Amino acid sequence: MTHSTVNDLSNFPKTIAFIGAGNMASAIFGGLLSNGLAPEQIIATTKSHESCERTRENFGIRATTSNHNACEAADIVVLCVKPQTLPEVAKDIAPHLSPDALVISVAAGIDIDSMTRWMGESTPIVRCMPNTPSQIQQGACGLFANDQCSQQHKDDAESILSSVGIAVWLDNEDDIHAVTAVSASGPAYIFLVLEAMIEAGVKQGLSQELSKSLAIQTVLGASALAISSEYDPAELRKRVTSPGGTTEQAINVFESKNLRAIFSDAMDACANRSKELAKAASDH
Ligand SMILES: NC(=O)C1=CN([C@@H]2O[C@H](COP(=O)(O)OP(=O)(O)OC[C@H]3O[C@@H](n4cnc5c(N)ncnc54)[C@H](O)[C@@H]3O)[C@@H](O)[C@H]2O)C=CC1
Ligand SMILES: O=C(O)[C@@H]1CCC=N1
Repeated sequence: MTHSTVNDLSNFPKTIAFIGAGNMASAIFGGLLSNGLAPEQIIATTKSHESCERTRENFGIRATTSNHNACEAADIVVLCVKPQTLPEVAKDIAPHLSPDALVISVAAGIDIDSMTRWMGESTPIVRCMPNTPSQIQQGACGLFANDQCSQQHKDDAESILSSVGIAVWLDNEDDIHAVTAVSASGPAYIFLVLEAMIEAGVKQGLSQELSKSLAIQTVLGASALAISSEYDPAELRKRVTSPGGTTEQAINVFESKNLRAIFSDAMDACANRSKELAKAASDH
């Protein structure tokens, strides 16, 4: 397993088309722009002229409703539509990909076998699983390349994804299901924890505003400490938890209500859904 982070894209010499300009696409191209990629090197496709206009206004990038034109102009095509829409979109764009174009897919569940069936056996494809903190260069992404990818294709995919966070190459494509459960869907779990902490703080008597800023800063601070510390999270937790003190009481409640089992069940359900999406795609 290797992972890397690269920051400066001001000399990245390729044009990138994003097919679909929703939450995940805009998180990635927002991050790329912040890292110096020129707006004219990004083309996003949307379904309506209104959303094209909005995308141009919000990001300054090129936008079109034509997936064909975007693919024809691009060295790299990033597929950012919903998994259920991907079969149709992939088959439709296949004849319009530039020779040697790299296709990167962010779609949950959809495996490389299905994508090569839709776009052709010789298509270089990197399947990846990013997350929305990419928007502020704090993403975490797993990557897997098919055998048609050259070293240059892999380097390009890594340049893009590592410019918006950490990018980790996976040895097995199937590990993407677990990556989805940990880091792609993970931000939603933390937002749920934040919602719960804020609500509980308000119940204790704090204003919504104060509870919110304390809770958010606490998650940020705990993450930053965990990432910079020589100690693992269990040890850091112990260092907050004084014997006979206050934290211990809270941790006892979490453990007795089986928080670990809840996370395990939730993440199993997430990974299982990713596998189901793969199965559904194999029918197309
Ligand atoms: N949102 C997230 O946190 C993550 C999402 N993903 C994957 O990213 C992909 C996109 O998800 P989101 O951005 O959340 O969804 P979204 O619904 O925000 O974006 C999808 C966009 O595709 C557009 N679209 C639909 N059909 C199209 C077509 N034929 N041509 C061009 N555009 C079309 C839609 O109008 C929409 O704007 C999914 O496959 C998902 O599995 C992966 C990791 C994390
Ligand atoms: O919920 C989803 O299906 C997408 C994929 C991972 C995060 N969001």
